[in-house]
Amino acid sequence: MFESETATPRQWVLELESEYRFEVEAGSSCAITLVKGRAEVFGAELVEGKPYVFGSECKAAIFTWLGCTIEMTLRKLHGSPVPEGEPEGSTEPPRVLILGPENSGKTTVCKILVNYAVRSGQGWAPMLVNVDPSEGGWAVPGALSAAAISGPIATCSTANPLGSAATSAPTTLASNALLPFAYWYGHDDTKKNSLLMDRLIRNLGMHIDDRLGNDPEGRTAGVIVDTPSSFASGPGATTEHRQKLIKACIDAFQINVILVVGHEKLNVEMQRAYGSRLTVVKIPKSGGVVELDRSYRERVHNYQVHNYFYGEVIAPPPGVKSATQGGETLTDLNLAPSSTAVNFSDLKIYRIGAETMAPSSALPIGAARVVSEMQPVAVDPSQPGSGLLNAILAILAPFHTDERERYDEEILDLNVIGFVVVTNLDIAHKKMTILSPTQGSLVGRTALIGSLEWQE
Ligand SMILES: Nc1ncnc2c1ncn2[C@@H]1O[C@H](COP(=O)(O)OP(=O)(O)OP(=O)(O)O)[C@@H](O)[C@H]1O
Repeated sequence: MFESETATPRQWVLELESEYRFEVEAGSSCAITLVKGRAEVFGAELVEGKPYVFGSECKAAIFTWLGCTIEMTLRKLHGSPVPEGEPEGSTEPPRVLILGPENSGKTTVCKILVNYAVRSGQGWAPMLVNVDPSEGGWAVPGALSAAAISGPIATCSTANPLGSAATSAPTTLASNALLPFAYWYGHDDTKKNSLLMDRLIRNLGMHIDDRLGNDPEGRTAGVIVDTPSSFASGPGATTEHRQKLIKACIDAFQINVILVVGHEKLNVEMQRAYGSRLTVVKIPKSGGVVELDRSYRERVHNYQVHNYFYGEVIAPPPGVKSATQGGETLTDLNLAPSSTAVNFSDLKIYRIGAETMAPSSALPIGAARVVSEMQPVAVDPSQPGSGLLNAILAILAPFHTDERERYDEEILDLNVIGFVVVTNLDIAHKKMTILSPTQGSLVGRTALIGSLEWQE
């Protein structure tokens, strides 16, 4: 498509309680400036007069309560203003579990809730928990993570759907205050190892308990949990699988409100199961939520892993000066990862459970599995078919230093301190090349492999 040196900006006047929905196409970007009035992107307010750029196939909406004028400069995009409904509040510190089918807008609801809590001016920093391993969150796809959010979550790119975090962002960024805590599940499908999912959800819950135990203010701000669509429905998600993981979340995060987004049957199921002891609310699916297909989701995975290592700078449309990306100056957002060759023996790599095993439910009654779903199996890099080339590895926190505190399955309970990718395997010299976000040595570290891969 032909692009002139200076893209022509176009103004839109939005009526009160309406939103302008837009989709940025691959390889394109747009900049939106609030000219007059007040407006927000999924609860994050825009500052008047500042161009905000959006890229990496971002799909979002500018919403206004009281009406506003926005100016858009774009390369390729389409959209239209549509009226919207309103959200509501609660008296108790909310511990909210958001459930809903694929493309119902769960993550967007989480962002809006968090952003409104942050904007309340009470100094709240709600705990946002992501137990959807297909969503990168602040880490990479395959992780389950949680972070206390003290500033609005910006939406500007699919590469960092929940805002950039200290693990990957340069230290000068405002978003650097965000310190996520993550466990590695290693797959994007919750059905791949639901026992492990269950355990990691409970681990995250314990971590949050510890954190909030000595932090009454943190507790007041509440907990908001984003879940995968397989908790609601979807191919292969048996009722038992779903209910087990929903229960794990309710126990682990001491949920007091379940929000079901646009799914009447699930709402009835949750009312029956939990309605007597906690609040179950059904909210309608927004007409603006975009249906994301498999290939789009794969591209988004790539954007997220690339962003983890390299950061992301969205090129503003021609003619747009001093644009910001989610409120941050564009030049701050490049990262410089390190690529180093390490000896096979430097890093101990494990896989949790055997790659090819069937789920326990598929085994004949009474049959024992040779490798349990939860057993760590050492991966030998010198074996052909190790699956290491291009694999994303999670580097784990160290084991307990006190021998008396050590236990057999400790590796399952270690949190992640960073992610690396194996970019080359040299079996003859017993070396592998590792792309890492930092220069730090990996000697003596323990890593976990899953089924997720990435190639530049
Ligand atoms: N009102 C809106 N206007 C425009 N785009 C929107 C709106 N609400 C949500 N979206 C976009 O629709 C897409 C899907 O929304 P979201 O990720 O919140 O759904 P989800 O239910 O969490 O998805 P998943 O199926 O991955 O669990 C996202 O790209 C989001 O930015």
